Amino acid sequence: MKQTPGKKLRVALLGCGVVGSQVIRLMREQADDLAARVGAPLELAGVAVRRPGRARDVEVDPELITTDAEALVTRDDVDIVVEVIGGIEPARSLILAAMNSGKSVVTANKALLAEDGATIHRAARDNSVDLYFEAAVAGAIPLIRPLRESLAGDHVHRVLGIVNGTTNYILDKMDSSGASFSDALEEAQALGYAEADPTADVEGFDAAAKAAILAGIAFHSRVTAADVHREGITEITATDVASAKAMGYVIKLLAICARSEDGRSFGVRVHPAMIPRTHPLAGVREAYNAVFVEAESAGQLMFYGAGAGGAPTASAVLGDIVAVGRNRLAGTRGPEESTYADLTVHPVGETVTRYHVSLDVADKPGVLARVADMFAKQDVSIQTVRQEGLGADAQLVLVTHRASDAALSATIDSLRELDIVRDVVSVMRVEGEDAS
Ligand SMILES: NC(=O)C1=CN([C@@H]2O[C@H](COP(=O)(O)OP(=O)(O)OC[C@H]3O[C@@H](n4cnc5c(N)ncnc54)[C@H](OP(=O)(O)O)[C@@H]3O)[C@@H](O)[C@H]2O)C=CC1
Ligand SMILES: N[C@@H](CC=O)C(=O)O
Repeated sequence: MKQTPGKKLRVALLGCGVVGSQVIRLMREQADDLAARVGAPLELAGVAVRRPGRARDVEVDPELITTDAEALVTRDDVDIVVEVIGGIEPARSLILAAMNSGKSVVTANKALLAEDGATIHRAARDNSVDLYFEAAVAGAIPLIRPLRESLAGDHVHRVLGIVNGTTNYILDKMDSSGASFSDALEEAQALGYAEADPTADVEGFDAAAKAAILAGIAFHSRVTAADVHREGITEITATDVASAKAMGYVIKLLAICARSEDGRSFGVRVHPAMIPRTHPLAGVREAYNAVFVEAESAGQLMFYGAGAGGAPTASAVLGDIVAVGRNRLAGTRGPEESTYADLTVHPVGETVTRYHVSLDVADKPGVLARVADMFAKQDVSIQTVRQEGLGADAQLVLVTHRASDAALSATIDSLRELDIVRDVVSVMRVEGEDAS
């Protein structure tokens, strides 16, 4: 691209941790290429951090470091603000202050966008500045732009994905080496995949935030994290993983955004699910992410790559900085939806899928018939049933045909009332058998 003589674009970076340090490194190492792509050199105007004396993964000119992030984002010589602090505050106030003083913003902050994206999007519109957030979902994988731009002329039916690297790493380790949950989590933390508080990963909050963002874009609607049904992976045991494996399944934490059949509503949920080992998502190993999109005309699309880690996430941030830089030089703004579809988010009870149910039962005649009767009473059809173990170890393992979450929950409640059911050992959704 031809460079604008004398023009520089000044970037204020908020945060210099796992992601921020890699943004600085790449801006420095690729300065000439970036200048050519944007049309003007990018220059670091300042770096706001919390603990200025801390050792960092990248060398930063001490003159650039500040703890006064607010002063940095409102400075007249700053064009673009990159927020990689994370969390709700002070990130939200800083982004709003930046936009109110005319800066375009790039952020990787899924927690904030899922909690209060409406406020941030409105501020971008009101101030005629850009808001780009490719890194907020699935790290390095280009996903926001394909959904927001490339598929803008299509009708998305379903988005099904592995969007949290930490939990995929943990479940993959449990599956491949029989590791315990806590050992696998420790490894994921040491590799820098986990959030500062791993609860956000293992309890599904991080994936739920990403699911809210994806559903909002895919279905042109306002969706917040509170709209997402969320279950984490802390209850998954080595036994669950081994028994899924024995049946030809693998357990993954999935984010699922799906339109109802009449197209007027959609559901958004995050939970562990069994998927057949032949499904493309089953081959997504370690901390990788992958997202399956099903659209009316495009059909099935799959996006795959590194969903976490400093350099991969910084790659997505840099892509956004280039896009924002080009827009600023051209005096334009990127795509932003100004009106929203009138779709509602339906409750998880209306979800229709298949279930794997494992029960500890008394080992005596008539047990199978009584259990089957409870399923029949709720109109839940059983596809397969298997008895394992004998006497005190007797278990029934059932897989249902497609049924609603509400019907399955009612079935489980009634099974708990039966004297012959000693324990409901596990109930897990089975997904992905309809993907070719
Ligand atoms: N890590 C990853 O793989 C991915 C992260 N993300 C998102 O990117 C963002 C950043 O994540 P990550 O780099 O891992 O986080 P880190 O915790 O590694 O870094 C956070 C940075 O923010 C700084 N900071 C914290 N509070 C303040 C404050 N009040 N004022 C100024 N600076 C502050 C910290 O300063 P100090 O260093 O002095 O403590 C630190 O440099 C988050 O939104 C995260 O969800 C998205 C995709 C992947
Ligand atoms: N903790 C997150 C980081 C990226 O968003 C993950 O593990 O995916």
